[in-house]
Amino acid sequence: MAGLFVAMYQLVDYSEQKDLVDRQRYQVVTLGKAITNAESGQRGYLLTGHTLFLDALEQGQAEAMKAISLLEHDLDTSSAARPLLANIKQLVQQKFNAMDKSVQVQMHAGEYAPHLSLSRDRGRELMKLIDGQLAQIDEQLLIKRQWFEQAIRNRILASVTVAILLSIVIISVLVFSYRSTTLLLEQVMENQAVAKQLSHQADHDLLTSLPNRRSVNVYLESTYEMARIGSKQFAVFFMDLDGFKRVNDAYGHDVGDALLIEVANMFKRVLRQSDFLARQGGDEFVLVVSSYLHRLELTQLAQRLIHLFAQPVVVRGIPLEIGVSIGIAEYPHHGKNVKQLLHVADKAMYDSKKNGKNRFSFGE
Ligand SMILES: Nc1nc2c(ncn2[C@@H]2O[C@H](COP(=O)(O)OP(=O)(O)OP(=O)(O)O)[C@@H](O)[C@H]2O)c(=O)[nH]1
Repeated sequence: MAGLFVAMYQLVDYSEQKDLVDRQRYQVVTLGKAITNAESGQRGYLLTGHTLFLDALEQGQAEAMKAISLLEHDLDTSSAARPLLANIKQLVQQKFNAMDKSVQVQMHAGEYAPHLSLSRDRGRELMKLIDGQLAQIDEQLLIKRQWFEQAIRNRILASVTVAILLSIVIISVLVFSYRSTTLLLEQVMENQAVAKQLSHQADHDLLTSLPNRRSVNVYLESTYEMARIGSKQFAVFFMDLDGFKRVNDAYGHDVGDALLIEVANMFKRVLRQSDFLARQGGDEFVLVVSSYLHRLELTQLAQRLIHLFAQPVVVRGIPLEIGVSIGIAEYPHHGKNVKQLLHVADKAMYDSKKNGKNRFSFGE
């Protein structure tokens, strides 16, 4: 990261330095042109005698001096071009002095006398020297410019390389943290699912997935509490299959298990959403009906449940003849608490067994 900042900083710095060199080269060209302009003004005056050319001479001289002072300001103190510039400054001054002198001579001659002044002008010789030295300065500046250009290219390359490496590192970190977070979330969700499953297993029968004996007590206690407070009624059906042992004995426990699952599903099909069905254990089921108005509704429900076994139940292709004996207890009629109600319902179920099975009885 720090490398990237350093490379970027140097990039900006080198670009500024390169611009400065370009400005200096521009001043070198300007200086050369200004001297030529001044020379043209001088020659124009010497050849024609028109004072108009003196303006061009002065302007060229002023521009040349300005370019020299800008270069003096801009060139590095350690630059090898500095001594050359000092030389050029002297030569330019000599040249301008010679120009001024030739103009003075012309003026004092009083009339147009080109042969007089031009012959004495050593300007050409000086101009050659100046041009040579200006070319040397420009050559040095060009080398400097090329160095900055190469340095800029290198820094761009370094910046891009560092940026690519940095991006790779950032992407890797992001991918790694994403994967860790995902794994963590998966772990949490898995734990939650296991906890949910364990909680479900604690309250439900593994075979039929119906609520188990523990749930029956919890459900009955809360139903009883609500009925007591709201002065409502509810009924408990105790149901025990008839002839179930025969199935186990004849076809094995596997078929017995499959029959229990099928019976649970058959019961569920004739019940309403508000009814609560649980497996009490073995071939015993408990049904709690908490929304009914008349006992007749309980009678009709018991008949429907018994009717389910009017035909043999087919399990794994085997027709199995079984039935159900039901005992019914109503709150508050048959008991003032849950234990009492269960006891009355259980006893009523035994009455049904005693009276020939596959029937229902109300508690006494
Ligand atoms: N397959 C299977 N059998 C079970 C399970 N739990 C209990 N049993 C068996 O269910 C039978 C219940 O006995 P009973 O209620 O006397 O059998 P029954 O033939 O219905 O007798 P009655 O109730 O008098 O009609 C016993 O043989 C238990 O071993 C179970 O989860 N699976």
